[in-house]
Amino acid sequence: MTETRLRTWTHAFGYGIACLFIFTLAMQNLRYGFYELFYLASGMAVLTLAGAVYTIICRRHQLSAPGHLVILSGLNSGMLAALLTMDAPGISHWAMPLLVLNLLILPLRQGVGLSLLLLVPMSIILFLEKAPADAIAITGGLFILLAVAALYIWHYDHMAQSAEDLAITDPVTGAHNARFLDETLQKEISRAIATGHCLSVIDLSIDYADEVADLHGRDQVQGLFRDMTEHLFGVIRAGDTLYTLKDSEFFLILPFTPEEGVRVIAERIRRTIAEHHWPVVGKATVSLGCTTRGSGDTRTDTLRDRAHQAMEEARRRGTDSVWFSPGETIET
Ligand SMILES: Nc1nc2c(ncn2[C@@H]2O[C@H](COP(=O)(O)OP(=O)(O)OP(=O)(O)O)[C@@H](O)[C@H]2O)c(=O)[nH]1
Repeated sequence: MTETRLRTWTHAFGYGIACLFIFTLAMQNLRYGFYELFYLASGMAVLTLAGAVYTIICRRHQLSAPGHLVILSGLNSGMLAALLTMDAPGISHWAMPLLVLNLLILPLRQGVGLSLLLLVPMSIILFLEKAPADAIAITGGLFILLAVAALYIWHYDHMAQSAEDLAITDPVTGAHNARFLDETLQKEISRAIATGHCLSVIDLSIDYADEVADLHGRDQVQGLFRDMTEHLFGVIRAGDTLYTLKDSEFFLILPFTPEEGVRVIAERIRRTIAEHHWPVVGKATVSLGCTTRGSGDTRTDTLRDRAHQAMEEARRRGTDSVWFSPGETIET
């Protein structure tokens, strides 16, 4: 299940339960003749229902739907207005579902901010109107509920972020993995087509990696991959991205980089790696295949294959070298 779909279900469920709860409150107040509370609860039930409908309408944009803030601000303001104008015992407890709804539906900071905007004036009203012991018990309970819910949401967000990072990161080098490469490259190709900017890529392979592994062992080679990743991150500029492929191969996406640029950076990478002293193995060299997107290149595999073939050509030409393969240009 995608994050967007999960959020849609959670939001719709949250609004649904809140609507049912508030509607029941409204009916009870109608039954006992508390008409002010009945109108308040009915208004809140309508707003929560509107929230559920809005969730379903905007199901494709759940992660950034701005209407939730408007709906929840309405609910919170209604609650505060009721506290200020009505003299109804127990109404402060209505804030509980509202706090949970704020944190469940809004991004953490917005949820906490909106909840505090409700809780702080509410605490002042309670301290002015009620006995100190009662006011402390109610506000204390509400603040504890807010803190626990906020902690839980923070923990969930943190876990979700860690899981996402793990899914796109190579466990050995810490660079992005091949799975994420295709996703990013496709986005960069679409961006280059839309803006007309140059896009270049580099396929980089460590020369004689198998021989190095036989000589020093698999663990030492993995150490070399890690050191080389760190080195590459130090050479490339912000906006470039680095990926670890299988078999001691790396891949670089260089947005806004023309043919002359990719030749410069590839040669710089080759030279700095050859000149560097690597722990355990001492010297290491790499072969680099580069290419720039031509107007006919719209697919990731075209660019990846061409860069890979260019890398093999560099290797055939004696390793420790760079080979550039031009992109295909379609005349319009
Ligand atoms: N994507 C990318 N391109 C680079 C990088 N370094 C150099 N280039 C390309 O090579 C060209 C010449 O780079 P340099 O020789 O460093 O000259 P420069 O004038 O300092 O380049 P700028 O970084 O554009 O200021 C740049 O305009 C880029 O197109 C890099 O780290 N990443």
